[in-house]
Amino acid sequence: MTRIVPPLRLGVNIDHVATVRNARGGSLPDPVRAAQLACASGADGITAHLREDRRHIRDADMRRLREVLLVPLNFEMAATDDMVALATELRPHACCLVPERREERTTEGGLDVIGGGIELAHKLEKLAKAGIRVSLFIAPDADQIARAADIGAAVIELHTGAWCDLLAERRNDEAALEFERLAHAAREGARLGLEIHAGHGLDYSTAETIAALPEVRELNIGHFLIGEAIFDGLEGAVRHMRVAMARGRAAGRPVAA
Ligand SMILES: CC(=O)[C@@H](O)[C@H](O)COP(=O)(O)O
Ligand SMILES: NCC(=O)COP(=O)(O)O
Repeated sequence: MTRIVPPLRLGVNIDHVATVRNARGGSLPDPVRAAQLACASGADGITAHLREDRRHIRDADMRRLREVLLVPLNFEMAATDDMVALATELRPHACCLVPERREERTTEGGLDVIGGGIELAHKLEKLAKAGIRVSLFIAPDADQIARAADIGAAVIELHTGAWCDLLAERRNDEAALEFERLAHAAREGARLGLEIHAGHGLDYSTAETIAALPEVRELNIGHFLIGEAIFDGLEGAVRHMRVAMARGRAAGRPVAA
């Protein structure tokens, strides 16, 4: 039987280029220029999160990204009527529905797909009918994964934040258990026909580790990469991340072709 190591895509999230830009209220550094450089350096796609409070990425950024990018744009957003309307107008390659609370510093927890009920299913259907690939940003929870498949999501993006935080706090036993949850969730989601992505809080080391899971087909990475770009340049940081991902992929188990 032929066994292959499936490709693993890198989506670079450019939110925090916009964070630096907004710090002075001007137009520099330009998130769109960063997106183009990230792509020229090895990113397979660009992720941008238009938050309701526009703390970083703004509507004009998303419109320019949609206009100029030659790689897939993954439009991250809350599942609100306004965001669905904007997304169906812009028609990005993909939308990732994420939970949002205004007072949060960053995304906390995964989308409550079960609690979203029929309203969430209708919003997902609207986006899909506009030709947008819909991803749901969820915790590695079997019931949430099953519901995501039930309502027709094409993709789930597994929230790696809890795992990364546990590692950072050197709570290694708990981190190992959380990684097993992620690995099981990836297998279960793939079994249900979902494409599996992962993201939040990933760095070179954790990206290498999760790259070994063959069911995971895309990593979305932002904050760490933009931070590293301060020291190594964006091109260097993206290339370093690609090497880490390739090393992890090679260490993983191949799958039947
Ligand atoms: C959903 C997720 O984990 C990130 O893609 C998201 O963009 C985090 O929000 P901030 O970028 O505002 O930290
Ligand atoms: N969905 C995760 C993402 O786009 C980037 O998250 P982070 O690397 O900025 O934590």
